[in-house]
Amino acid sequence: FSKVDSLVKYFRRLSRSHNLTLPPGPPKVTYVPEALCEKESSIFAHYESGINFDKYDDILVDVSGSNPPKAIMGFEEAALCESLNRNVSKSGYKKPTPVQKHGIPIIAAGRDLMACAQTGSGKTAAFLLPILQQLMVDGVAASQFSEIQEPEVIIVAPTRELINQIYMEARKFAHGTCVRPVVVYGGISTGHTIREILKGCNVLCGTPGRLMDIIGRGKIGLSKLRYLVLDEADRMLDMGFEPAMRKLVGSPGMPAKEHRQTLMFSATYPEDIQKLAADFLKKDYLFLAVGVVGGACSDVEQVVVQVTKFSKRDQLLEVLKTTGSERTMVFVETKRQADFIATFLCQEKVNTTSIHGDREQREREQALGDFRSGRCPVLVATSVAARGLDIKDVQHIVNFDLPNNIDEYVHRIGRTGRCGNTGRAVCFFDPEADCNLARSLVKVLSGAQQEVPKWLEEAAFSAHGTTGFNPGGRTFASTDSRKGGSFQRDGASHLAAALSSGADDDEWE
Ligand SMILES: Nc1ncnc2c1ncn2[C@@H]1O[C@H](COP(=O)(O)OP(=O)(O)OP(=O)(O)O)[C@@H](O)[C@H]1O
Repeated sequence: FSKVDSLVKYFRRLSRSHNLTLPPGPPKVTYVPEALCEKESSIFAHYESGINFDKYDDILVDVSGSNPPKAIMGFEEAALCESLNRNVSKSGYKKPTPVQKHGIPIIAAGRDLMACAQTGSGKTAAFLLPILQQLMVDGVAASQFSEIQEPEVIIVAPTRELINQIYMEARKFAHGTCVRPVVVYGGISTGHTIREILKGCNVLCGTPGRLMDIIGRGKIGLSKLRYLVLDEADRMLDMGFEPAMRKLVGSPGMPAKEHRQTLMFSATYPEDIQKLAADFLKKDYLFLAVGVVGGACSDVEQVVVQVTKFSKRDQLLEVLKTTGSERTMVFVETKRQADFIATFLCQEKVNTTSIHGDREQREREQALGDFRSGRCPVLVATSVAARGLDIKDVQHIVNFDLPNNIDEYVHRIGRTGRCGNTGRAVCFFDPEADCNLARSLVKVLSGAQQEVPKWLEEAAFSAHGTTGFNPGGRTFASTDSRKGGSFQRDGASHLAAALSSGADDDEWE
């Protein structure tokens, strides 16, 4: 990036001295988000855990790797300092979820971790709390007086909205401490981002593109880095992001994996990605599986409806009649389709907004804000909103178009049924278009004890019998890949998804 930068500067100077006019580049991004509210009521705003929160304790947990530390049973055993404890209780957390019970002591013991737990089960706090605790013990404090900031922690996530949410969580747990988190992502004025960094930065949260840009500008030094966290790790290491992640760990000054702690979190981990992830982790990393790796959240009721491509819109209206003003996310496959369906719903007098990669950052944040507040109870979204977003009271998910990858389906429906609450996901299945997902869909449904329609079973059977579609022979992990516990994935391979997702390539940062 720095080379490109200096080239651009060189050409600018050249054009000035020779009175040349350069063709206009893309417009400069000037958007600066509104300053955050500093009131405690806003920082600690949260929704209540649901009736199924205690059922988390019944989920089977498997920790593999040598000498895993003992799980904690309550936050008091995590030996958090006073300010962290206060922030945990102000956040409404009374007892840890399984991924926190196991993840917190693993991270506190200095181990590398690949953790898999169902959507909405508290993975963010599982890494933030032990990291912040260690920073508190070591007494780090952000310095405003340095031209180069040297964060102790870097957290990466695939989308702007998700990394911003992780930043808000970090800010909440670090409230009242000397630790300063900062967030960087595309679509926002770079000048503003750099000014925020220069105010002091211990925990740098970023999407890969902007993060590498800021590092390339020489504003971030990596020599003090101790924790590297990949949230939605399987996404961060698939074909789209793997080069950026390799570039990040190969950046000048980045401590080698032996000298940093690397932590990976997701609800899904295809086996090939697990194998690749091992390149980034120390040899003795621990693999934590809460429930079935890649399994759907058991608190989401899943319904599959057979449709034709021409009946989908009417069926969507039917579904939305039953949801009333309850918050509903409608997932579609392309940005054009998102605009089209959102316009259609508005014409039908359904208060709808939309989020996708072609919308400006200001519009994306406005859309999410309108959905969060309930001003627009329906959000039409592409895969940009599939992972990680934690929005209060989302009761329904509609998969208007099925994704071409079962993991994506698991993440999409996980926008509801969070933190022990229940939710419902309706999935439109068009046999003309979706048969290659039939078999993995049946697996996910039965794994979550959901009813599998007879016609879907038949579709799965014939799809399996006739296509055998498995480009690249990729596999779907059922456990830690070091144990060899995997089964062949049918027509839903990661590779296939990555290759065929051209329509929405730039949905990710
Ligand atoms: N121990 C806890 N007690 C109460 N609420 C909790 C607890 N842990 C997390 N939460 C809340 O549960 C919600 C879901 O947590 P989080 O977003 O970390 O889930 P996740 O596992 O990362 O989900 P996803 O896979 O979708 O990214 C958040 O609102 C979070 O504040």
